[in-house]
Amino acid sequence: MPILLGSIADDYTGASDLANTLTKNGLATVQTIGIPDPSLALPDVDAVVVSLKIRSVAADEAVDAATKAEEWLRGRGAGHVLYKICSTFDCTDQGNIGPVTEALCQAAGGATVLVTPAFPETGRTVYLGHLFVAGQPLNESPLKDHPLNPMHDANLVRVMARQSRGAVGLIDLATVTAGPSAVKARLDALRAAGVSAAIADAIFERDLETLGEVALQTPVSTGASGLGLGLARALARSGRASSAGAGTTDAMRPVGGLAAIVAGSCSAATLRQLDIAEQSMPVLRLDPEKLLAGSDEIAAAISWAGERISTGPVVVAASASPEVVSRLQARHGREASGHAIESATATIASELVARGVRRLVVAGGETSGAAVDRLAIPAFLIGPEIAPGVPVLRTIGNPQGDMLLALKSGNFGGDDFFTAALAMMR
Ligand SMILES: Nc1ncnc2c1ncn2[C@@H]1O[C@H](COP(=O)(O)OP(=O)(O)OP(=O)(O)O)[C@@H](O)[C@H]1O
Ligand SMILES: O=C(O)[C@@H](O)C(=O)CO
Repeated sequence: MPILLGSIADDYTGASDLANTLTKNGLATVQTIGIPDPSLALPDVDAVVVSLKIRSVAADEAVDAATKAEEWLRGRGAGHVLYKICSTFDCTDQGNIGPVTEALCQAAGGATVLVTPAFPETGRTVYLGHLFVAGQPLNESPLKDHPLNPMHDANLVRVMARQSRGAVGLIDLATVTAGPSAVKARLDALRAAGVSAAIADAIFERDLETLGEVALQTPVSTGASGLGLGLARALARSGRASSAGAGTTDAMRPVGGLAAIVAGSCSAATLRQLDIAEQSMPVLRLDPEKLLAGSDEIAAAISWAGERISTGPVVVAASASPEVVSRLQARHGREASGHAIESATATIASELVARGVRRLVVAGGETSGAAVDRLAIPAFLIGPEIAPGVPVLRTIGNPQGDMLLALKSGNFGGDDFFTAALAMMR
């Protein structure tokens, strides 16, 4: 069956967030890790989300991977491809939102690309091109302290222009409120003026429904789960979607086995969730300096977890406050420390799976990417939602056998997320 909607996600947690939104809004969806091997049996679905790990790599590498994924999705019938970015517009002045958006648009024959990270359900809104995170301008939100891509400008037209070759325009709220025809007319006018991408305002889900309907008439869009909601609802309204939420029942079958949580996210939400988890389960706080010094800290963590895990879930966390992260980065460099810690947490996750863990929660996009890659999991069915943006995932074709995972975006989930997740993963 040809797919209706294709998506390329720039990280794995973002991919599961989008897959959750598409499922909830009527599209049977599967999440793949990269372009799947032709031998992998995937269920018949309306939408495929190809997860890539390209948010923080060099722009040319990101463009190359995304272009190949676009080609694969078009080959499976996708009429529209959504480039799934973070709802907090995580990027640097070098990319990768601008370069990838322009490359995907070019591959699809042009047209001005509609871009919006709005995701009202998690407090991300865009007004006059400015992104607000839970009511705070992006540059005043906790994203100003992100370990890999600190965000210092809330004006997305400016942020996107700094990393794009073409001009970047705005579709303001007044136009969005006027409905799909007004948005389409504005997009056409921007195209005639040679503008390659347009940041669209959106405050409420109804704005995203308008934007989704218009985006569907174009080959490519760029956005977060909010735009996914708009696209999914437009497809469902058109009567073309097969069946709402297919896969969820299968995804809920219990897997048993041991349970663990591995955290590498340093977001304010994850730090709060770790403090709360400490009240009900053993939590090991890794020493980042020791992690960078060699493998002893990893071995000690595995042995600590091994002694406790048969009696209940354990948490292993590299996560630290912005001050601790800054000190480490000042000594070892931002990328080097990030990568070394991702590699360490991936090793810990895979060693825990080797010791019988079958229910695994990972906090942080880059951290999840490294762990899922290390486990060589090829794809996921989408299960029930734990918190907005975070579903239970069930592995497809996993060399370790069936597992349930939750890949938590750094800023998502309530304070009790970890216990809530494990309660739903049986
Ligand atoms: N103590 C620490 N000091 C410095 N860097 C750290 C530390 N702990 C984790 N890191 C690194 O910080 C980065 C966190 O990024 P990650 O994407 O995993 O989380 P996040 O940004 O909160 O999540 P998301 O991308 O889903 O919003 C990773 O590269 C991780 O290795
Ligand atoms: O859009 C979001 O905020 C998340 O899905 C994400 O991409 C965080 O990594």
